[in-house]
Amino acid sequence: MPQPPIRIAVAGARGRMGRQMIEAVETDRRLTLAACFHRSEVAGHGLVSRDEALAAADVVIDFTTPAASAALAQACAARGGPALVIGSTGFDAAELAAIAAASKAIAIVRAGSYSLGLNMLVGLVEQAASALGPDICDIEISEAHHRHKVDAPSGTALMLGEAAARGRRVELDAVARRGRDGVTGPRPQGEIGFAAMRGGGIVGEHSVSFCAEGEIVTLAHAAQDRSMFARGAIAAALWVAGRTPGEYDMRDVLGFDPRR
Ligand SMILES: NC(=O)C1=CN([C@@H]2O[C@H](COP(=O)(O)OP(=O)(O)OC[C@H]3O[C@@H](n4cnc5c(N)ncnc54)[C@H](OP(=O)(O)O)[C@@H]3O)[C@@H](O)[C@H]2O)C=CC1
Ligand SMILES: O=C(O)C1=N[C@H](C(=O)O)C[C@H](O)C1
Repeated sequence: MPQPPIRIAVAGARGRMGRQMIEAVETDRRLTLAACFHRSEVAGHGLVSRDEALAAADVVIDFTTPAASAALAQACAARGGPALVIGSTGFDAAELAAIAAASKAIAIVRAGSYSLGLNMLVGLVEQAASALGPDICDIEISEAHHRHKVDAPSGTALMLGEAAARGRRVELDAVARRGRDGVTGPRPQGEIGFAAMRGGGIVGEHSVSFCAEGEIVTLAHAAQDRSMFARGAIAAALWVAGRTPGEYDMRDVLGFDPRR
């Protein structure tokens, strides 16, 4: 029996990623675009209110802002669904706690990057960090994005930092150095450094450098087109529809642990 298409609602429908998502959903026969919404109170011009969208959907795909995503997760949880795919980045601890609480009632996939290639790179970074200890290498993460991006380090850079920290069996928060300015003193051993560049229309570039005496190993990824984030988010939506409540990431969706 052919399965009925999964009903998708797109949040932040007027944004850069919202527009990509609408196009990707409309061209995928496994899905139907059930609703598009913008801010909760705005309707009309092809958009419905947030509550109408939630009532019409099996899965909401959300690339908006940390505050909007946390509020959306709470709204979905309060009514027992739909499931949620979150792409927003730049969360603070309270917003992450709100999403974790909502995941007790609904299934939520959240990822700093829905790029399949980037998620492969996460595994390579963890392996490299495990092999190249702090006595041998300093780890530095660089990212570059377009001039409109509002958060730094990027969600992807933080994912890569988490992978490097896992490889070294340390907590990222204990070793992260988010940018340098002024007289910083020498670099402490074991630090994981972050640097961010903003300009023009750069879609998203990330590199993780393992800097030793006399040589540098660099693992890198360049996003050339936002449509590949949309394809990854669709893979997540197909996977999460009807799933048991919980908080998941792309390792769950892809069915592999890129650490191995
Ligand atoms: N995980 C991933 O793979 C990727 C993640 N991202 C992340 O996705 C997010 C969005 O990126 P991008 O599309 O470039 O940003 P945009 O600013 O283009 O889009 C965000 C949209 O969300 C809307 N919005 C703001 N507040 C609310 C709200 N309360 N309810 C509903 N909609 C709201 C904005 O509306 P308004 O314009 O009126 O403010 C805007 O249209 C960012 O956090 C970015 O880092 C981006 C690409 C890939
Ligand atoms: O804001 C963006 O554009 C992007 N945000 C994500 C991030 O913070 O890593 C993913 C991608 O790099 C594009």
